[in-house]
Amino acid sequence: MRQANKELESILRDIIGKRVEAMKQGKGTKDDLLSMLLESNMCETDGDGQAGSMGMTIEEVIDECKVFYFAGMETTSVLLTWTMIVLGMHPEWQDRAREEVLSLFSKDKPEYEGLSLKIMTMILYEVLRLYPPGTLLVRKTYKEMEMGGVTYPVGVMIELPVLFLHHDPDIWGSDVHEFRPDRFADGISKASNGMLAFFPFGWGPRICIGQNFALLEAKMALCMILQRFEFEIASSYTHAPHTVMAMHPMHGAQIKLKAI
Ligand code: HEM
Repeated sequence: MRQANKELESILRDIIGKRVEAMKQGKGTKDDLLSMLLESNMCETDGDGQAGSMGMTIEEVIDECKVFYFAGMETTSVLLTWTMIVLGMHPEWQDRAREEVLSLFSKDKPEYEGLSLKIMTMILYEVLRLYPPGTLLVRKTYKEMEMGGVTYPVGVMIELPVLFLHHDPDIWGSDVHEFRPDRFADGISKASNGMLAFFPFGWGPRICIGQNFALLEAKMALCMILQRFEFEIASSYTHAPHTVMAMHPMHGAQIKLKAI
């Protein structure tokens, strides 16, 4: 793990160094997140990666790159994987999602404006409820603090078991383990009986900064898949949700696609 981290940091340092150099020489910057971060940071530093009052050091820029990569890539990819699995298991919802997509975009490229997609949003929420990529949120007390009548000293790890909350029948009802996207038809609050219990993207000041982007990416990809394919779960698929960082299907996702 240490070796992999060292290698990753060296690759990132190289990419960032080249990009900073190009920017200093006034060469056209790329239209991506790293350039935006570096451009805004250059206004706050002396341009050599020495942080001013607001700027970030190169080490901090490297950390940001790592966080965006790890927080953004695998989470969104497993969301798409689970969605394909459940839509493969529930052809009636696959049909409803496809009808919605075709009625809005036909077989044309999906447009950002139309991407609110009610049925697909309900499906994605239900997938995030059943298979949240992040199954646990962790915090550490940085000072003595009281919560729920208990006083915790400094350095206590507190875990919020997202997976348990998402599968609690007292919150979601006796059909809690079933895939029922229509529970989200009137929004998240109605689905969770007015309780704060849906945490796929966390909550509070550290809530996922990429949540809208992730849903947009997932919707865009699903639209394009549904426009082109019908799909079903292959007989070799074994359902075994398994957490290694994010929650994965342990034995992969064997899905049969048929072009339409
Ligand atoms: C389905 C996709 C995603 C899921 C389920 C997800 C989930 C989460 C969760 C649960 C947190 C909070 C962690 C905590 O409170 O300890 C988080 C934070 C974060 N996410 Fe996401 N995420 C997703 C996609 C993305 C994408 C696409 C990006 C970037 C483009 C992203 C960037 C971040 C960042 C930077 C943080 C840290 C925010 C902070 O600490 O202030 N995430 N994400």
